[in-house]
Amino acid sequence: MAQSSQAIWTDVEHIRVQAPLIHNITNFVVMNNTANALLALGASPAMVHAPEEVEEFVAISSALVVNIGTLDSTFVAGMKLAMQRAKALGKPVVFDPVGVGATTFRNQVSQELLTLAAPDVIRGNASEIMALAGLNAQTKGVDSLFGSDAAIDAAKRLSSVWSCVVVVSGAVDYIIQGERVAAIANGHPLMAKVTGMGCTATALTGAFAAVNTDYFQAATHAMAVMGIAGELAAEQKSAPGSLQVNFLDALHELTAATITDRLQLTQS
Ligand SMILES: Nc1ncnc2c1ncn2[C@@H]1O[C@H](COP(=O)(O)OP(=O)(O)O)[C@@H](O)[C@H]1O
Ligand SMILES: Cc1ncsc1CCOP(=O)(O)O
Ligand SMILES: [Mg+2]
Repeated sequence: MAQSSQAIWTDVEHIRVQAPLIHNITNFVVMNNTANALLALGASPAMVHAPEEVEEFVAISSALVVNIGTLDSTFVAGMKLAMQRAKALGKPVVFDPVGVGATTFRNQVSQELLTLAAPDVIRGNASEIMALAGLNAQTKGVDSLFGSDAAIDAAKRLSSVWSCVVVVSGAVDYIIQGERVAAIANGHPLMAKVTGMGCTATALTGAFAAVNTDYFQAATHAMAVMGIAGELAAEQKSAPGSLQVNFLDALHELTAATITDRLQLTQS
């Protein structure tokens, strides 16, 4: 078994054995999808966003996932408290800037959150990563108008400014930390036809970060597992409704052999 496949499998086994509690402050669209994906992978999800309880909840969790998809001022208050507490406790924080670039509110809140408590990993599509890096990039709401290649320079800049890992998803997923770059060519175009697949990638990154403190590796492994499970699901039936369900089954049934057979990872 190649070293990288083995390392991915080791993380999957750790998630399955430890079932880390993943605290998600996420959007109403994907709460169910991402909770089920975390469960299918082997983690233990909770969706908790009330400002009154997030600090207490972070303290008992193994990672925090923050997603701005359906933002409002109450969510923002909860995100700020949770991110600050997670940083103070040394817990990994993963951030998904859904739809940043589309509105002034999303842009301002994203910058405030990054400044207050820089996350360990940022995962977005190309439009989001370019917008977050300060480029005047066009977005189509929560969907990207660019291929992931277009955002590599922006991801490098973001990684350097916030000292974090940056993931740009798309047909090829790029994982960037300073000069470290990994590219994953797994996945299937149908994944972009199911809402919440990007948010799911972000949530799974939280589970991998809970068991692997090298967050570049954790993000790379999460994106590899996303892509491989997406391929397996699309091969069962190439239709979006079925893909949603078959994706969960593929995560649950994932084996070391499947990862070795399918992994398309290049690192530089
Ligand atoms: N054309 C594609 N080919 C292969 N995989 C894809 C493709 N588009 C998206 N994906 C996969 O779907 C998931 C969500 O990515 P993306 O659609 O970029 O995020 P978002 O939903 O945030 O816009 C990622 O795992 C990514 O690799
Ligand atoms: C459709 C939509 N609207 C607000 S959040 C959201 C979900 C976006 O999820 P993803 O970026 O993973 O497709
Ligand atoms: Mg998204």
